[in-house]
Amino acid sequence: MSAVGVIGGGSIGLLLAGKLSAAGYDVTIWTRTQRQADDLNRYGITLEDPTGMTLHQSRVFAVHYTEATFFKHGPILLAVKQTALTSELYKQLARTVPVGGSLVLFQNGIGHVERLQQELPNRHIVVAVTTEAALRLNGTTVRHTGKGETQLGEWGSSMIDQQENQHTNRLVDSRKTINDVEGVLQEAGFTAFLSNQLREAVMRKLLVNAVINPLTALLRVTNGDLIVTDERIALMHSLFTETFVILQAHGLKEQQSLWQWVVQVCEQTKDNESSMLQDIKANRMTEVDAINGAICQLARQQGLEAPLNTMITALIQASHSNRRE
Ligand SMILES: NC(=O)C1=CN([C@@H]2O[C@H](COP(=O)(O)OP(=O)(O)OC[C@H]3O[C@@H](n4cnc5c(N)ncnc54)[C@H](OP(=O)(O)O)[C@@H]3O)[C@@H](O)[C@H]2O)C=CC1
Ligand SMILES: CC(C)(CO)C(=O)C(=O)O
Repeated sequence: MSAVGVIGGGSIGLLLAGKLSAAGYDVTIWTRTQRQADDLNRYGITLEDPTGMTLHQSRVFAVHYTEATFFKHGPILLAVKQTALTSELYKQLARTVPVGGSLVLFQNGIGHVERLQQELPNRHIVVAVTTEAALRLNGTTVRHTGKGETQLGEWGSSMIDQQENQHTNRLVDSRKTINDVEGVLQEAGFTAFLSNQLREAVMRKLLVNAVINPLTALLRVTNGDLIVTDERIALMHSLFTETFVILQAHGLKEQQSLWQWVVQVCEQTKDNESSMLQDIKANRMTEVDAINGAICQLARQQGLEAPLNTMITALIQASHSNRRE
């Protein structure tokens, strides 16, 4: 497999496309604007390390997303925000991901996987839970602000024919798809591996994002600056504890070390502006509904209170002046 498609030329999309292209893949990237597609075709992608040093410049083939047609050459990586998952994009995705093709979801938060499975039947929907951190500096330049890891898996039985006698084939098929995606990401230099506990991984990542993203966005600080004062750590810890209890009631098994992990992600991505802070600064809609809003919903299902997540969700929603669609 030598070709990969990437949808979305933002922080994660440019990081994926830039590293894949540098590793020798033919990368097609679909962008929201024609202008970014033109710039990418002209200048390629410049990838910087966390200090701002240029690592490499690589060529990609960029196309406006409405012009995408069936991509049969390899997996398609979906690197748009949850807020971009509109009915228009679903229709476009149905025209881009062929039946039997694979779509890899990099979104934080929850709720989107089920929607995409419904909108795109008979495709391999692979979930990527990633702690890579990236910051887009302009339409063609991205900084890799934190090296993380990416866990891959399938979300329940989304795939192909559900008849009993095809079950084994389906499992083999989906394992092969995930192994292919794993290989592609590894060749590009990412730490990527198959997770046998994907739901647990999604919940752990949700916990990390529910704590780091809204607090960095509200305090306007980088991830690393969240852990520099006792007051900020105390605030993080309160939000962590409330969210942890709700996720435990929802099936999160891990008991130990998750607080340490949240702190570790802050350290490993210390120079990053969380994706929610990037949205708030650009006055874009945030993914708070799919993160802290989703935690409030899980709390209601379990008959639990979520006063901090409720307040945090309201504060983030009130932070931008764009009218909601
Ligand atoms: N940034 C990070 O460090 C991390 C992000 N994530 C997750 O990855 C996902 C992507 O985040 P991130 O890269 O930060 O987000 P960005 O906002 O930086 O990028 C999203 C990109 O999607 C583009 N887009 C929007 N609509 C469409 C469309 N219809 N067709 C094609 N492109 C479209 C946007 O275009 P335009 O710029 O023109 O608006 C933008 O370039 C999110 O779910 C986030 O939670 C996960 C881990 C870390
Ligand atoms: C890992 C982390 C916290 C990196 O900033 C992230 O997922 C995000 O910003 O959305």
